[in-house]
Amino acid sequence: MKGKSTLSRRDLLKTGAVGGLGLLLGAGGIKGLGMLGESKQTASAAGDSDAVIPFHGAHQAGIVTPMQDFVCMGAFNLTITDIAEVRKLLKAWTVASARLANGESVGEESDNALVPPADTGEVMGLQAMRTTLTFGVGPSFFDSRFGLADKRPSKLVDIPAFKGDELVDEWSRGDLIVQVCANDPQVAFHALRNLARIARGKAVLRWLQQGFQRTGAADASGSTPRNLLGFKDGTVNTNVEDKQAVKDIVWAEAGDGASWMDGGSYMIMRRIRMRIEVWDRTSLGEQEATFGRHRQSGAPLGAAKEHDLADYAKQGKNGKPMIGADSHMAVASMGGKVKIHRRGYSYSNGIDIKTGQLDAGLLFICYNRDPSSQYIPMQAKMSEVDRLNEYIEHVGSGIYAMLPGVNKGGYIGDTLL
Ligand SMILES: C=CC1=C(C)c2cc3[nH]c(cc4nc(cc5[nH]c(cc1n2)c(C)c5CCC(=O)O)C(CCC(=O)O)=C4C)c(C)c3C=C
Ligand SMILES: [Fe+2]
Repeated sequence: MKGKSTLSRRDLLKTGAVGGLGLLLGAGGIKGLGMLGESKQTASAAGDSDAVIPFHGAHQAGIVTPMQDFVCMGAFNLTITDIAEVRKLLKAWTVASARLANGESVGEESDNALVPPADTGEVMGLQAMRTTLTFGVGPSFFDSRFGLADKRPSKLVDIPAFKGDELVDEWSRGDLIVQVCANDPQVAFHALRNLARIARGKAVLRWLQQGFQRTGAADASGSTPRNLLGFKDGTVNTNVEDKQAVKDIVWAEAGDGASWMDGGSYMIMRRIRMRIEVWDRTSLGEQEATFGRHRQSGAPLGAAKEHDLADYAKQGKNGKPMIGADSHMAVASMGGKVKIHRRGYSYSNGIDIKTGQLDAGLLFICYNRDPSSQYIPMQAKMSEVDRLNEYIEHVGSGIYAMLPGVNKGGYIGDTLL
């Protein structure tokens, strides 16, 4: 009711949720609260894992932002055709997203017992946890429904079918995409759930996928995470501090064809199931030959340290190159000429009831400025020659134009509609 219960999640922390302790600690003591029940290692590993990442800016957060521990990604199908209604939805999502990134509930609390609460409530008392919400539109957004066909960027191409694809519709495509990342799985899920709730009557979830990596709490050093095949994954990736590299690899520019995409990027999602049981019966030698890297250190075969450069000419005792030309690393490196920005997470989704095998793998996510000259040729080559193909299966796929950043006072997609 009026004048009452307008506590944000942050306010709750400062007052009700921690009682008198909140008063003693004041705002400056909030971060320290987490340490009360944690070991020293946990607290230091978490670092600023609860921090706020600004929602507004020239680019959307969640693209070159250092990766959080969890992702919750949802694709939506629009059920309306009136563009004004789509705009209203995006405006409502903008207001909610700015609050969620800030660690607040999606709407003010009320004690009106006659209506459902504005927010679903599962994050009451929780912190922002570096939440980012990143929005995009798929090729179907430009079909005949909204009159936007002539605005479809030429870079937003349909992904061709690749050799070995086993794609299913329920893990693919979508009119709108929302990637939520956070250092807490409940915080990430809450954000997507509330966006879906706000969209009721306008858009429905087409698919939802959750992903994870080891948390900052489990690895105080912040070393490269390992994928579910046990290998360090993410060693060679864009240095996000390198502005020129990020410009070349990630951000679309006005001159690229669609001026409304200036500062946006193109995202490709592939749900890649791993044949984990087969992999687990595979020798260490074959595993390392598959990636072209040592399992323990992550170093290229024939080298000692993870970040040592790969020497593709170096021969083993048998006179053959130590890093095979069909190894995943050799294939994906594309001779150093083609680059993408990877931001993938592991997923685990129970078992396949038909076989009893684990349904787990990699939620591959990458960003690039021009999929036709970056992701697509890379995937095409991999689908033909990558030794890893024996152990994986692509089951889901989507390409999306990830919108430019939102300025204060603006709304998601305001350069397009
Ligand atoms: C089309 C792009 C890629 C897909 C799909 C892909 C799937 C995939 N990758 C791994 C594990 C590793 N990938 C590694 C390196 C690597 N992978 C890609 C691209 C795709 N991977 C690139 C561009 C690179 C970097 C290549 C280079 O320049 O050296 C590695 C090695 C460590 C690292 O650099 O990250 C691993 C391990 C899996 C398991 C997988 C599908 C399930
Ligand atoms: Fe890879």
